[in-house]
Amino acid sequence: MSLAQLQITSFRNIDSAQLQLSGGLNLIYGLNGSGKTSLLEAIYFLGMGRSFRSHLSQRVIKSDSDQLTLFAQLNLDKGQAKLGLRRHRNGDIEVRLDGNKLQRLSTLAETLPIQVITPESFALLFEGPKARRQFIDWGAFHTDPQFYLAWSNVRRILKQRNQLLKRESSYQEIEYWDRDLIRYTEQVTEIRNQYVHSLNELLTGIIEKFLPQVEVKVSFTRGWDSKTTYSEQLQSQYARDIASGHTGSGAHKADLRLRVGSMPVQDALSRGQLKLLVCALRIAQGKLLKQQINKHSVYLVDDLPSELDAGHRQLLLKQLADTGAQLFVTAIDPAAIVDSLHCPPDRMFHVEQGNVTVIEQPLRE
Ligand SMILES: Nc1ncnc2c1ncn2[C@@H]1O[C@H](COP(=O)(O)OP(=O)(O)OP(=O)(O)O)[C@@H](O)[C@H]1O
Repeated sequence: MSLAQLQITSFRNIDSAQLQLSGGLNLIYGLNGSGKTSLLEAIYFLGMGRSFRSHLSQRVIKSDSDQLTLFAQLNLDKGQAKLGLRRHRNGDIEVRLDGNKLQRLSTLAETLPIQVITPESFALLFEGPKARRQFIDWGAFHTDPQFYLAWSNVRRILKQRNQLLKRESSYQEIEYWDRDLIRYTEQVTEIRNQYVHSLNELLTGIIEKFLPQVEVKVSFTRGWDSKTTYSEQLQSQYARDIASGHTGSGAHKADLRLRVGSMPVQDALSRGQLKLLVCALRIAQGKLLKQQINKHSVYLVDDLPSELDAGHRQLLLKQLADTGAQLFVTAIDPAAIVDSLHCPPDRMFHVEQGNVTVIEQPLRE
């Protein structure tokens, strides 16, 4: 899967841009505030229907415009496709794949699997479990067609259950909902567990390359006591759930634990090392997707040089290139990337005040 052509209209500071893209490495460079991240964000928005840096989608619409439009010509495994998205300031969103209106944004995500690596990405390891659950669920969603429905059901039933808890309903009333909750929770947990297991096999090899002196252990915690069935857990925590007004354990509390020895990675590794670890996680996901369903991800890598020395930059670029995926990499100084490559980038774009131009002659002798 790759984008062959991209058209951007009224997105952040980009008024209008039309780009012919390479299926390999696309290097995007320009000064601070020129619009490099906005370009990556536009690709992400097209693939996910939302931004990776703001949860307020209207913020990405160019300030003097009422709507944004994104369009891409895609190279899919089964042939070419046209993907278009229009988002109005009033919240309306319209997405078309080959002219057909898409009813669900999940279909969009399915079409365009995207991995994002930004200077903030290592927050994945610092923030609460939500980001790490989303990380697992990215893979579970793309590799198992049952996952989306099962997880949607868990969330729907939890909402209903929590309302009953707030009304201090009897255990008998709640138990009625618990039957389905247990069934879907077990399904979600099994898929997640399987996914983390498969990911771990690939991840070990990649981490060894990035952090050869460090042994990182990655494990999945399902969200309730490891020695108890979910049914027993729900029964035993009923009084606590009533007191708090919400369900205290379950698939919504699952997490990915990353440790060096007995220490959480965030206490054991430097910022640069944490960044490399997050890159290893993302690269492993992309590789696994290719292995499991023969689909390439698109990698959006913002400000790659920051906090990485030349050797690690080179290693990261090589690992990214080895995935065979389409890459979009931004940098302020293109030489920082070009010097780390064995051959010139496949395509280079210069961004200046929202104007994107292709550089015909890559900066290499
Ligand atoms: N909705 C909007 N309408 C118009 N301009 C916007 C909007 N949102 C952000 N901008 C502007 O777009 C510009 C581009 O920002 P962007 O983050 O893409 O730059 P960048 O090249 O990635 O910079 P840096 O190297 O500093 O990360 C900024 O100057 C910002 O003020």
